[in-house]
Amino acid sequence: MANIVLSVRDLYLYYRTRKGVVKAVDKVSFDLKRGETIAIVGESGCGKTSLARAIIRLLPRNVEKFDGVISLNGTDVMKMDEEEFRKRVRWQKISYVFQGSQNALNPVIKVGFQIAEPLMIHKGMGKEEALAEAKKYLRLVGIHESFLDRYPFELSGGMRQRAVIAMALVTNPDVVILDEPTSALDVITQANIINLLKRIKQEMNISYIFITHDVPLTSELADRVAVMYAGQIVELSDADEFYVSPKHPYSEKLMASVPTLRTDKKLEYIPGTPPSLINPPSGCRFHPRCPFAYERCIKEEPPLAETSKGSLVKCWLVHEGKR
Ligand SMILES: Nc1ncnc2c1ncn2[C@@H]1O[C@H](COP(=O)(O)OP(=O)(O)OP(=O)(O)O)[C@@H](O)[C@H]1O
Repeated sequence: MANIVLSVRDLYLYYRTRKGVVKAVDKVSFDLKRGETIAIVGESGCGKTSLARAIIRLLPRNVEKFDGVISLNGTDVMKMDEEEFRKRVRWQKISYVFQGSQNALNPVIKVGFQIAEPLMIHKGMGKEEALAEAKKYLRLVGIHESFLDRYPFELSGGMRQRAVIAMALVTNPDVVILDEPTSALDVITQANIINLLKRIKQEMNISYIFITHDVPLTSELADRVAVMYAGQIVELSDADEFYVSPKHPYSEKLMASVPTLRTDKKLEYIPGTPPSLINPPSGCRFHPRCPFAYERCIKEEPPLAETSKGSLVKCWLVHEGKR
């Protein structure tokens, strides 16, 4: 399809550890359209950050397996060697706002220079031209251009996060991966950042992969929601459908654990803990925590297959019409 900017097929990222091989990303597939936001949600440790790092190829040393197809505008970037990927893809076409990045700005370098730097490194721009461009992007993220000459400690947390977003946008990438972009911020600042991301998405027709464990936060931005559990996508649904009627029992439990204002809804929690990614459970990985699991769920792995409503769901109950 012409408007698909990023296509991920059968992506694996396993880590080698002393205790065994951690299957952090285990056969993940999805497509991202131009201008679309996919929210990737799931409990801590289910592989969200590993998926992001696999896509932008920022990998640790202990990788056991890194495999699959990642097509960017129709080109399989997995076939590129590190040098070509660094020159043509990372930060140029796909950029990454990593977890806690507002605290990772270099404290002794002025904010403007830090925003301009990707242009000098990746686009070969001279300093003056890059700084002029940085000024434009500072404005875009709602920071007055006078802050170009300030140091990170002179900015509030929210402003630092805006600066980091400007850094991710300055090369005009096709895809921006946002990994918990608001996690260290108060709720008002969080809302401001989400509104900013929404405005930029519309203005630049950019695609986001928005990673978070905070499901309600995604509702303002997401066009589709992908739920990850134990290294796999277990549901991929249109956002409108997902928030009203999540299909996978895990998605349902995630939504049921979200507080809503002024209702008598009893908050649920998901009993047990996410499974080991070294020895994940047989069949459906959620079966030990699923109240509806039956024999087939224990024995056989369900496919991630389309339901009548167009959602992709990895659950035997759904496929067999039991839910
Ligand atoms: N370099 C590594 N070596 C070994 N195991 C790792 C490594 N990085 C991550 N893991 C493990 O991989 C699994 C997935 O971690 P990941 O950080 O991708 O999950 P996450 O869903 O993003 O969690 P969080 O929301 O807490 O960041 C976890 O079990 C984690 O401990």
